[in-house]
Amino acid sequence: MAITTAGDLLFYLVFLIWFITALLIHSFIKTYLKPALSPTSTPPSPPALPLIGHLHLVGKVLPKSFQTLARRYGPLMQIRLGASACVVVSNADVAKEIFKTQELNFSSRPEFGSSEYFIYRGSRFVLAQYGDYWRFMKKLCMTRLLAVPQLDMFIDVREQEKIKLVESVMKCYREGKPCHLSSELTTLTNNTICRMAMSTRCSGSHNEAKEIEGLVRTCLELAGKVSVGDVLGPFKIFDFSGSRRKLVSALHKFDRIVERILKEHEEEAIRGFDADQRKDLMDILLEIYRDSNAELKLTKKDIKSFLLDVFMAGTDTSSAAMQWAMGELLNRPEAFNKLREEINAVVGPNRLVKESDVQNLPYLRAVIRETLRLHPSAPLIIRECAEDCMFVPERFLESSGEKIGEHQMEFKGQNFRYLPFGSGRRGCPGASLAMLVMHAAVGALVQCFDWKVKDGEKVDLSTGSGFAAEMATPLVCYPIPHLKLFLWPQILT
Ligand code: HEM
Repeated sequence: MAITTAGDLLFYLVFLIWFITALLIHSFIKTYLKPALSPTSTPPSPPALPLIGHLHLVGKVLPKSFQTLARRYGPLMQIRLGASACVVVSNADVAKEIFKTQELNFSSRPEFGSSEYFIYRGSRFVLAQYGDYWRFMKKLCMTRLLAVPQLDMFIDVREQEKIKLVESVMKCYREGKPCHLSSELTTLTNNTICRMAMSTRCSGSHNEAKEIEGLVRTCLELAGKVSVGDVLGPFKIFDFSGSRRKLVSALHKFDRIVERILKEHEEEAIRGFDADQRKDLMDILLEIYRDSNAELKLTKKDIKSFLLDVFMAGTDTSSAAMQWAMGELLNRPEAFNKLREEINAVVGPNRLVKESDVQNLPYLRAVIRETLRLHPSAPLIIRECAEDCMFVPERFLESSGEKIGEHQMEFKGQNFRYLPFGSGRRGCPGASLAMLVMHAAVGALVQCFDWKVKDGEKVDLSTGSGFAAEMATPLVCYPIPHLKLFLWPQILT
């Protein structure tokens, strides 16, 4: 890069002085202050380099790198990625210690990565400290927003979105085009959450759900990039890549759309709801916003922030898990056929598999659980320790906990070998919704179509570096209708 002006020169000089000072301070701390700490007070750690810490030991897929390091340094190790230090826990016994024995101590999340640039900073449920605000929102999630009666009220929405998915796949077949299952499944989860959250319109020229899908995707990608910048410590303020500016701009766009929908919901509330009219998440949140007796005063910023959290936490995670399930099934025809046979036997050829069938489809349930075991969509569960706690790794050296028979997937988070939805009070509040959507959609795609993989025989099952540990190569394949074509109109009604 050429230095063209005196201003540029000054900037690079200041930067250089800062860099050298940081290096000197780092060496000073390392040489003179570190020996003061007791060597037994921190977990084992690989040898670190000045400034970058352990950055040279991690690859693009962070969970995989942690796994490799944990094999060498144990289930409890300390890692420093540039300016960010953390303790990585990676086996069932230590996870139990964190999520159960010391649950309260680990019920907060740190502000990490891009969080300080979020326009809803201070209102974010996902990153809230364990305290009154988080407790209030969590109770609201479990008793109303994401509780079973609320989910039941929107069963028709999920049914319609599943049918739209099947129709869209059918369209690919009719047009002889490959089907981009990754984007089809993201549209399914996004539309479902958009309609349940704020009754967005998903068709016509004003496709709010599509706009939101694009913005959430942009925010997730940019948040990842800004988070990588975290390792630069104080230097991150320079925003070398411009990602922070773009992130803030995308967040403002999201805010404008949600603000407009919020106004429409408020006008509707003033006109009054019909007795049998169902309320979406935004209606419920606005009701609490207006309630002067509510335990805690919600602001509009809290409402918009909660909705953004739900989109960011719920869309890509569920979509990625369904892509993994399809990828695994396509690579294992025996499992695919076994699932197809189960669905044929229970559902038959005259209608589409639906949510209420899932209780009679044990193999479908096993497929989804096995997928989440092998490819958890949120492989790194991030928590913050409230108080210093004594870690004594030695107590786990004689681990006898992992008995045969413990391999049952238990998604409420009490089997500490598998924690696809986290565990305890901070566990995922959207797990039930995710399970409903995933079973029905994967079931329908297997019931209705045979699949031919594009460019070769097998699906590439390597993990990408994205937030939800998606496939490295998005799943693209050719659908071939399995059910007789004359049955389609009746199946899709
Ligand atoms: C396959 C799909 C999903 C997976 C694998 C998943 C996984 C997770 C995990 C591992 C956590 C952290 C839990 C912990 O710290 O113990 C989490 C938190 C969260 N998830 Fe999910 N999730 C999924 C779908 C959803 C959906 C559909 C929604 C909403 C509709 C959602 C909303 C949230 C929220 C709001 C949090 C933060 C909870 C808190 O901090 O208290 N998730 N999820």
